[in-house]
Amino acid sequence: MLEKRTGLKPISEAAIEEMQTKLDHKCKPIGGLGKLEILADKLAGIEGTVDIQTGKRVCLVFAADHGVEREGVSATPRNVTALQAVNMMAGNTTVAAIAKANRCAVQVIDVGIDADVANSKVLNRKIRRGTTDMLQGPAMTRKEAEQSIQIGYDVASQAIDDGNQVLAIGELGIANTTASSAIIAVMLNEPVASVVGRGSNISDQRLQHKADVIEAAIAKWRPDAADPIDVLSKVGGFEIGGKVGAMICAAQNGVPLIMDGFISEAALTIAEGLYPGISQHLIASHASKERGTQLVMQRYGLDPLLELNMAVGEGSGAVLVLSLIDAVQSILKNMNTLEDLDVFFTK
Ligand SMILES: O=C(O)c1ccc[n+]([C@@H]2O[C@H](COP(=O)([O-])O)[C@@H](O)[C@H]2O)c1
Ligand SMILES: Cc1cc2nc[nH]c2cc1C
Repeated sequence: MLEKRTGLKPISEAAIEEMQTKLDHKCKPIGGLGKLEILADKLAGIEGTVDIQTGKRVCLVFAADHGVEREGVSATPRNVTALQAVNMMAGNTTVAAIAKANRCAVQVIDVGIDADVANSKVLNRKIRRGTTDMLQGPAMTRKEAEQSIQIGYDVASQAIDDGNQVLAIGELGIANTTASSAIIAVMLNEPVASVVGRGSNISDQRLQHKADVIEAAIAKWRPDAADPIDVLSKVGGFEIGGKVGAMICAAQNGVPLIMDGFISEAALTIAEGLYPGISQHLIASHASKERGTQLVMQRYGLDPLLELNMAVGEGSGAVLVLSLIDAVQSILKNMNTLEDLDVFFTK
């Protein structure tokens, strides 16, 4: 998949135009639905039709552990990744709860949890039990980085073959905001201090330590922003690679993919490096509370639909946007037109 670099399905400008015309005729002020109209246009452009199909959806949650957790960069113990993976498939986590409210299936994929997850509902695609601590060595080999992307691609491909019309992506991985900050700092060529945040809620002191660890890892391994796989392998994570692969697959197949928070943003910088312009094929769900979010959104011209100050991850923000997609579908189906009411604007 990475060798061939087959193209992305072109965005249909004709479908976008047709969708906007449809919306402009609805019995409401022109542009009155704001970002919902932009969402409708984007869905039409990605799917290549105004007859958008969004009924069957799944949230793919890539889960893996991080060696850098051992540097004390997170407030959360490492075993939470494995505990939450099982808890999620039992339907008890944030993403599971919100997915249920939005008729969305959830699938956890173990790409590198540091435990034997003996649970048949968790898909086992383990590369190994957690990455290497990025202060001690590159997080993973180049081959493992490519493998992580291929796994994400294959899982998304299967989800599409299973009839899913919208993909949401999430993740579990204690310390993955450290890996994500490192990736974003390198790929956007921004200072670490401008992207690093509190993750699962760390103190000021630990925040400084987290920034120092990232700075040291970047100085040591010198990840090359011109080579996104190099960046993923030196300071990334297996679940971040999984997300990259899912993004590429969705964009090649004209299937809308809803990004989640900060970890999706890190994956996006890698995906953009591999496939410039892929952002046009992806839906930014919410602005994560993590500091680097605005920088990523601005760089790729994305405008998140929601601003809820969330910092859970798991895909929670992504599945929330399904309720907006359902609203769009109801608008298209149920609203009548200005012409039906004999209303003509003079401006
Ligand atoms: O998605 C986000 O924006 C986000 C922001 C902060 C934390 N998280 C979640 O919290 C974990 C990472 O936090 P940390 O502090 O361990 O790096 C990981 O499991 C993420 O899913 C996620
Ligand atoms: C409880 C908990 C749940 C999570 N889900 C994703 N990251 C998480 C971090 C914590 C701490």
